[in-house]
Amino acid sequence: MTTTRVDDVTRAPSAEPRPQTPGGGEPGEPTAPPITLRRVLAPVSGKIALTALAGVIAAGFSLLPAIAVTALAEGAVAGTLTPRAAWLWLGAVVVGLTLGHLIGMSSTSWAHIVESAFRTELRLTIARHLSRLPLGWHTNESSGRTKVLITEDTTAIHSLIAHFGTDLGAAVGGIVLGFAYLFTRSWQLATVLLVWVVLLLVFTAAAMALAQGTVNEDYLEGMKRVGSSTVEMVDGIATVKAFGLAGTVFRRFDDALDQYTDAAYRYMKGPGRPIALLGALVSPAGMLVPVLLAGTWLAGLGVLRPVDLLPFLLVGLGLPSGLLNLLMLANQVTLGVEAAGRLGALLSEPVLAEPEQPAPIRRDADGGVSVELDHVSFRYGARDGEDPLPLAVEDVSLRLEPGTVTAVVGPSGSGKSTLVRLIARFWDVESGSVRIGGTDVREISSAELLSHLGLVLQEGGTLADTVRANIALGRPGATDAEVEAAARVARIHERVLALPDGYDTVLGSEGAHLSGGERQRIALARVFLADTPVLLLDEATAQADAHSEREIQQALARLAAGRTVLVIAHRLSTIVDADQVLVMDHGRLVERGTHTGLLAQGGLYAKMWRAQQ
Ligand SMILES: Nc1ncnc2c1ncn2[C@@H]1O[C@H](COP(=O)(O)OP(=O)(O)OP(=O)(O)O)[C@@H](O)[C@H]1O
Repeated sequence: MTTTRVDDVTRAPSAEPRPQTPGGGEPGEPTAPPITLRRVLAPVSGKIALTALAGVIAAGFSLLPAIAVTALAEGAVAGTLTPRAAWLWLGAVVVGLTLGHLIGMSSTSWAHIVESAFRTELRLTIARHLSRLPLGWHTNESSGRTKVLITEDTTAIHSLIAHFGTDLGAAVGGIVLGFAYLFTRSWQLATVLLVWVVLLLVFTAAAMALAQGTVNEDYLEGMKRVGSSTVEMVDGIATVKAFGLAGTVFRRFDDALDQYTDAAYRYMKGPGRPIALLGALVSPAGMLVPVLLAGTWLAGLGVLRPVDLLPFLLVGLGLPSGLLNLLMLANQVTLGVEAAGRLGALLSEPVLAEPEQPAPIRRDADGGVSVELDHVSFRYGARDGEDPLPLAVEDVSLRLEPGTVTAVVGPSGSGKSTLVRLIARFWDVESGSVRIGGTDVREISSAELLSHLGLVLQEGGTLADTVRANIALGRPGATDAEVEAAARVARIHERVLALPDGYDTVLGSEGAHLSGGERQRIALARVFLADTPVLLLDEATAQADAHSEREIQQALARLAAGRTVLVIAHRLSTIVDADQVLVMDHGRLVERGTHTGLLAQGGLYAKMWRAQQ
């Protein structure tokens, strides 16, 4: 079995891992050369060359039957054909046909084996890279785009490895060897044929260039617009309908389809015509006319024996269509180059720097783990060419003690979610440091860090799997009883039992749709089961109704014992008992204290509290 490692594709020349920012590398650091198709295919380029050679050899054998039939005909016409020679030439026909096919097929089959191993390794490389990217990258990136990369783009590269070499060798070999043979039979007719084909190609190219105009861009633009309006229609169908915008969106889809159809029609009338004409003229039927006309003319002049027309009919008619194959292969390369560009962009995304000698997270005497932020500032990465974004978190220092609940509140966009995500090292800070159990998160391995943190994010995050599997994600190998116990604490057990198959119900399947608040309670059960010393809850009760919110609060209160808990809260009534309330505004920590203390201060918290009463 052939195995091919494609890790090299991702390796930058510098051995040092690049420091992490959400928008890309640090300014001034050396950048790795762009990942091109050549680099992606480098591990298998030798094998592709071998298949191309096999294609040339197969083309040579495929020529043998025509040579043999011509020799047979010549012998028969001249009356010199002996039975032995006839059998030999017949044998050559069989050998040529058999070996031509066998070599071509074997080469393609072997290329498929090579490609399959390469694609598996490439997908693994992508998956490994995805797993090493910062969590923040995954929150920004659409899963649809990643899916296209892993499935469709690796498939575009499939054609290049599995078919390209053999097809290219066969096409080029067929044309070169075929013309070489024809030149040995009659250089005059071969020259006429060659000039005819070259003229056809030149005229087609000129006609296409004249008819081109903007039709190609319109065609591509139309295709893109149909794609984006389809996604818009399908993805946002609920919102679109709720706001009565279905007509507008369908109209956009309709317009895009019209533009696409119009461009396709103009393409067929414009550049499509010379291509169709070329296809007809270089087909074997189309080639019959120039071969017969020129052949009879040259025979009339006495420079061509009638028997010499035979190889032109057997070989010459099929040669130009090999050129069309070459055009299709060029298209495959274009698609492969685009796919490699997208894969390259993903594989160049800087990974989260892992410490060379990871430090452990220290627990206190009771097993608790503290969390500290020391003058932390952070900004999101701006897109290329744009001005840097303002700081999303600015000079924040705080300490979360084991056994306490800290609430983070503040207006929308004040930096609460960013703060929580920095603790889980979704991204690295711009300045300052985040310490868990006294150790900087950059010195802790990702696995160690995440095994100490229980995260419940705004989205809840359930997978299309059974309820049991969704909860057991918190602790793989947990028993059914442990899963149920966690669900009871998260106040979701009764609801799960009401599902069609209880804990075995696959979420998202028929009759198994949970509300936002219920999905968050599943996520909470997962965190309870994981039993981590630090809990980070981003609006964990935002989607719950008043009743379930109270239940979750009670559950949280039980869970908080001995743990370090940080909760982002929108409804201030839920956090009046918190040990510490932090108030964020424009990325800064502007107030801190207890609920009563902050109310007495009469600042932003007091204002928010009054607004909610
Ligand atoms: N991925 C991102 N890229 C760029 N800017 C971002 C990104 N995520 C958040 N921001 C910006 O960072 C700032 C802080 O956002 P954050 O989500 O932390 O606020 P928040 O207080 O949690 O808001 P909310 O209460 O509405 O959830 C905002 O100005 C926001 O627009």
